[in-house]
Amino acid sequence: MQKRIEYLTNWLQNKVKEAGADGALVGISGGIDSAVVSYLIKRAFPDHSLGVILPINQKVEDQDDALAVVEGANLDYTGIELTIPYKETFSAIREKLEEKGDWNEGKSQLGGANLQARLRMSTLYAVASNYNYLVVGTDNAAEDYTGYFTKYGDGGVDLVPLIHMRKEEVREMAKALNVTDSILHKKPSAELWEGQSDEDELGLSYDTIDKYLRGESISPEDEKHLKDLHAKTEHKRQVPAGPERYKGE
Ligand SMILES: Nc1ncnc2c1ncn2[C@@H]1O[C@H](COP(=O)(O)OP(=O)(O)OC[C@H]2O[C@@H]([n+]3cccc(C(=O)O)c3)[C@H](O)[C@@H]2O)[C@@H](O)[C@H]1O
Ligand SMILES: Nc1ncnc2c1ncn2[C@@H]1O[C@H](COP(=O)(O)OP(=O)(O)OP(=O)(O)O)[C@@H](O)[C@H]1O
Ligand SMILES: [Mg+2]
Repeated sequence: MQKRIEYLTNWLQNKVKEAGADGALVGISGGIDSAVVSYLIKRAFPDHSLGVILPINQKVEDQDDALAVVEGANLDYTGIELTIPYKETFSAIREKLEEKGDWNEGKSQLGGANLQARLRMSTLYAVASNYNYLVVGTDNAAEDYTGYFTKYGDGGVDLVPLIHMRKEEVREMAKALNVTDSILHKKPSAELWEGQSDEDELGLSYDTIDKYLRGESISPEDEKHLKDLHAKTEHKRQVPAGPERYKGE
């Protein structure tokens, strides 16, 4: 695992250098994926890395875990003081849309949840441009395969170091990096609404997804479900579709 950590550290350094950027930042949720990325960017850019903590509906324990990450990684951080205006911004957008009848709680619930991820993305880019840093994403192989991320939200980033790592490998790397126990044993959640759980929403456990990604067989129902999720989210892994160039007059 130490060699893989070195490999990703060097890769991050090369990509940032190629881009002519000065360093890297990541949004920190208190979950395991962003914890691993936090430690990696600190290793890659000891004096030019930043964690951005942007709670919206976050539980206090998760905020504490986000703070434990910056402390453990000895990473500079910002953002946490934005909590209140952030919530207000989200509510203001929702209220205005409601007034116009463009927000129906039933229909817009997921869209509204995704708005949180997109507000975070906009904020991360605002901070990144201030420091000339790249925005590092946290998507792993299981999330990428299933499309379990918000298009242009947490999916809207510059670099994705964990993209080939199954969830089990992210956990292994987190242990090797000495990520705190409470994060290692936490149930994965996007925290877009209360009680949200990745595995409940996906209808599959990460163990099952990882097994499939290892090339092992899973139940036919689970395999079909996974392939359906993958096909339905193909658009998220591509650049936006355009038509063939028009060749007529
Ligand atoms: N075929 C197609 N070609 C081009 N575009 C297509 C399309 N189908 C939908 N779309 C567009 O994509 C949109 C749907 O995609 P999107 O907006 O992403 O929304 P959607 O995939 O519906 O929801 C995002 C999922 O990711 C989860 N998530 C989000 C954020 C963080 C995490 C986490 O793990 O922390 C998880 C979230 O809980 C939810 O299950 C549609 O509204 C439409 O605009
Ligand atoms: N409160 C937050 N502040 C800053 N960034 C956040 C916050 N919540 C989510 N994010 C960003 O969105 C990413 C996607 O969330 P996701 O839940 O997939 O990862 P995680 O929380 O690090 O790990 P897990 O999937 O195990 O919960 C996070 O890794 C983080 O970069
Ligand atoms: Mg999470």
